[in-house]
Amino acid sequence: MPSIRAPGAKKSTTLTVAVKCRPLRHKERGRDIVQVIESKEVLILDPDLSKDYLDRIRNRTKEKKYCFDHAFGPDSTNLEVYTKSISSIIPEVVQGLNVTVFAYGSTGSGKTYTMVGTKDDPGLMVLSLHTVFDLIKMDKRADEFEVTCSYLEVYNEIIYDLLEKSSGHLELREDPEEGITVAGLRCIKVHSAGKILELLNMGNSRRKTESTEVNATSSRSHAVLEISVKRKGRNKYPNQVLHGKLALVDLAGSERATETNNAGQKLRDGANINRSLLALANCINALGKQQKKGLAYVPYRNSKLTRILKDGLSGNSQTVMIATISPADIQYHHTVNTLKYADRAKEIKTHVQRNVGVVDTHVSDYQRMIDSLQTEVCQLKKKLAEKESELSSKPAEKAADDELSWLNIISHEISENVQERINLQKAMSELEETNLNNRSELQRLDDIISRHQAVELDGAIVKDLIARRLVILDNIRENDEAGINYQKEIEANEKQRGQLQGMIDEAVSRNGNKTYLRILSQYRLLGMANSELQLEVAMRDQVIRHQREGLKNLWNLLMGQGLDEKQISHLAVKQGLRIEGWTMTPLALVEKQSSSLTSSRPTSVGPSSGIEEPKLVTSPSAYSRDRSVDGKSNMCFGSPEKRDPYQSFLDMSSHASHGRSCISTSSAVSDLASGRRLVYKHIHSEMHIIFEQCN
Ligand SMILES: Nc1ncnc2c1ncn2[C@@H]1O[C@H](COP(=O)(O)OP(=O)(O)OP(=O)(O)O)[C@@H](O)[C@H]1O
Repeated sequence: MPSIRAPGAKKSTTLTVAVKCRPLRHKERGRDIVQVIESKEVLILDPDLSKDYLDRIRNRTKEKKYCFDHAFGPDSTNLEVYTKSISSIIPEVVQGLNVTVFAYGSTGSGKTYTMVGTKDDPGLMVLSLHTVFDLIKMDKRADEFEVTCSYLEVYNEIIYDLLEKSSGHLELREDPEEGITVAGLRCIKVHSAGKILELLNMGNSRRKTESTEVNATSSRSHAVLEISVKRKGRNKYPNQVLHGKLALVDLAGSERATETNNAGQKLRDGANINRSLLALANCINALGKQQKKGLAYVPYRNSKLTRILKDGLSGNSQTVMIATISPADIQYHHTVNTLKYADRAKEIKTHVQRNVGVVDTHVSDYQRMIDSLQTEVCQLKKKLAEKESELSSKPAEKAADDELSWLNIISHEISENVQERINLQKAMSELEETNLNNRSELQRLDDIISRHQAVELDGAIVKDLIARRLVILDNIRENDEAGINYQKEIEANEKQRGQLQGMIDEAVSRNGNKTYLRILSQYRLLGMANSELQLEVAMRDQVIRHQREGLKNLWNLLMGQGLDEKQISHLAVKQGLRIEGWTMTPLALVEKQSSSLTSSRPTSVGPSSGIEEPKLVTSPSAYSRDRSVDGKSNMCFGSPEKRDPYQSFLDMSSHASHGRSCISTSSAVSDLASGRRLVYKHIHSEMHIIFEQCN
């Protein structure tokens, strides 16, 4: 039986922002300029002591004051930070919700100390893991739990698995159902907090750290520890799985090259760290602005870090930002900078929704298939690398080795180039979509303005609408500018692709030997893996986006027509559909209600009938209804009083069972699976050629 899923309740919530000031260190001979007032306010004094009383009352000092959800002074322990700002949301993870905690601050401000901690003062990672396992212990009798753990780092814009001894480069994948995932990342099953802490320590020992002028063990990478908790009822709802995730993020510190005296590789690390943090700061800015300006574009795609943190910043996650600061006067600019972003982050809204899965969904089967294929591709790549290093250890092949390593570099650059192009093109299309929505809102506003101008006497509504119009025009202009920049990046990317291709062509024309054939095959394999990725992303995005749109429209139609849950269930059963996420089974409902339904066919619907407004407001139709100033519904399916809701549903579902289905996922999955098989076949034949050539 095809199935549809009822929309789960979404709760909007703002980011919780806490500030933690570390103690002044002995070697910092400066002055303490940070004061925490009543556990909420942070006062930063002017570092210039020569400013006198007069300067202060004339507002000529650089003194600044901010207010946050929580503020902790130098005497506060990690346990205090945990208890007051995080402990209340950690239990949500065991109930199928996502939680993200990240530490943000300049280098040496105490991020790692806060997240990881010490033996005497365990950090937030350690404390939250203990809570998760304590909660699982309490509910173990009634429910089954599966806990897995992954730990990654983003170093120089490359993702590494910290739970792998010698991890290769990992790629990000965008899954319309799961959000951003990392292909090939190890997820280890764990049964206790102790085991995770063991993995955490192992991962931390592999993390890239360096001694800088500012911090002796400065983290050079951004680290993300993710704990996934799947919960299945033993007796009640055995088909339902709640899937909560806890992401704990320790960012690398921002720094200025002039302050750290770094050069060479260290300088490059710093530039990449700053690039990611700048991208994060830009996203925080845009998201803060979005609360006031509506459809502003958020440039998540500008770094791997922001793509990984996307859900935590605006999606389905309850998020806590811990801004860490140093009390030293010489850190004044860094401190104010951190607090400025933390202040903006207070505006950010996320939309939390319980992740409820069904054990036998087709999509999850499909997801597993992709995951195992991705792992297989990673393993094959690893085998190839091993084989090549075996070959390169033979002295007779020294000349070939040089060529080999040259081509390895080229292969890697090609892979990066293709990834970047996919990313840029997706960014462009997201920008275009945002602007398309902006333009259609503009058009609607223009219509409403002209209608109101004709009838309104004092013009107050028109004034508001015109102000909104200006904001949208502003958004469009900013997005267009961003689009021009992306276009330039695409051109640069294409130029680089041409250069790489030219280098390969030249090498091939000079060498017709066996080594080159082998290496070229390897390059082709990489190319195939990339096209597979492209195809996968494009197909999954497109099919699932259509499905989602269709479903949203369907829900809007049904609920907007005034049907209640029972009536929808009844009709769904008649059409041979199963609705996931509702507690009453449709069959039981039909039996219970078959007689009453015929007589309870609604004669009047809409607000007066006491039927709740639908919660989904994301489709354009619902959006326009939500915002229409004249109070009339703008739904594209017609007004409730004009159409028979039963007939509408029957029309819709019969449309769904013909043509392009917007209800059943099975046809999309089979589309996807056949595309997938095709690619898989190609990869197999490609591998065959490679091994033949190798032997
Ligand atoms: N609350 C605290 N109590 C005592 N010492 C602290 C505290 N916070 C930080 N420190 C000390 O300050 C130093 C820098 O802290 P830490 O390494 O956590 O900074 P960071 O922000 O992670 O730096 P980077 O970004 O360079 O990795 C360390 O020696 C740490 O032990």
